Amino acid sequence: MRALVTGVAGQDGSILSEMLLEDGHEVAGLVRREPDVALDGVRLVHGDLLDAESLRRAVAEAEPDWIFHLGAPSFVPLSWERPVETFTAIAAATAVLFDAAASLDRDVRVYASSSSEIFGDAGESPQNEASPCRPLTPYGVAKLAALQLARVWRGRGLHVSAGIAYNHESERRPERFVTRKVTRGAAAIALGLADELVLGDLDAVRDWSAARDVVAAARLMVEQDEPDDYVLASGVGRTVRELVDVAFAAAGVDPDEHIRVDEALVRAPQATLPVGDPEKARERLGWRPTISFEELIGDMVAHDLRDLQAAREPPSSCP
Ligand SMILES: C[C@H]1O[C@H](OP(=O)(O)OP(=O)(O)OC[C@H]2O[C@@H](n3cnc4c(=O)[nH]c(N)nc43)[C@H](O)[C@@H]2O)[C@@H](O)[C@@H](O)C1=O
Repeated sequence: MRALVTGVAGQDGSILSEMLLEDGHEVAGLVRREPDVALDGVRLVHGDLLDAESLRRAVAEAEPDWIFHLGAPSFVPLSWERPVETFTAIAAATAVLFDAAASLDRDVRVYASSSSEIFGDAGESPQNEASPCRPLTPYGVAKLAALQLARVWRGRGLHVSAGIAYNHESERRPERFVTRKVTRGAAAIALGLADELVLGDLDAVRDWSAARDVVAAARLMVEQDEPDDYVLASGVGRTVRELVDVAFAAAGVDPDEHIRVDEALVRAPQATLPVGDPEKARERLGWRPTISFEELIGDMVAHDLRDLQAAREPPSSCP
């Protein structure tokens, strides 16, 4: 199969591309500019989520059998600073891609990445595909608009599935997200490179999974006869404090001496706990997360320890 992956330089896109290439598929990756990560084997096509014509051209050029639409702004607080850009890059770009996919002279199957932020104050926890959607951020509203677009295009015959993904992580997560901030911080403290880690709300709850597991579900969706929406989650809510405990234990450091809370980083509290019910994905896709929370965070800490250690070692001198 020939796949077009948007967001190919990001965490999910790069992981998915590797999986597809390993299975012998061809991958075209949408990039805005030359990527600063290695994307071996990926054919780059240029396009910008904020530029509809460039997206149409990229789809025509890639001639895909599958489109995995993973590209989007993803740091939720930034959507308050850039609401229009966020909405355009998420909702409008999704409409352009669906329209371009439906206009191709070939059968194309599409996966669109949605988010648990669509639920916001849903009023029930855990959430499933039928839970009320009351998003609380511009990002969540844009993701809900994109999901609704998937549903209406599906109604008109496009094979488009959506993953309503809860937080999913890996060593490729940028450090502005809490998991990577914590694993990097714990590793830096363990190596004596830092003394404190400044965080926001330690009682905030999230449902964390491994990005590799979540991305694997996207593959399963395009292979189904019928397209649909699926919650992708572990089903377990954990606090940021639990995340800190697991990461610092993996690094061999006592967190109590090193964590400081900065009120400026604390977000508005959420009445509904963002925890997902992945039953439908389990039942219909046979989807099973394979990486536990402890394993995920342990691997991220180990990666950060290696990375920071390598960065501080003096370069070997040439003879
Ligand atoms: C499903 C959803 O998942 C992600 O969005 P997010 O949940 O906002 O991710 P995050 O890692 O920024 O925050 C997680 C929690 O951790 C709390 N927290 C405490 N202290 C810090 C802190 O110091 N930094 C950050 N970033 N968060 C902190 C923070 O208040 C929040 O409760 C994106 O992939 C998004 O694209 C997406 O769709």
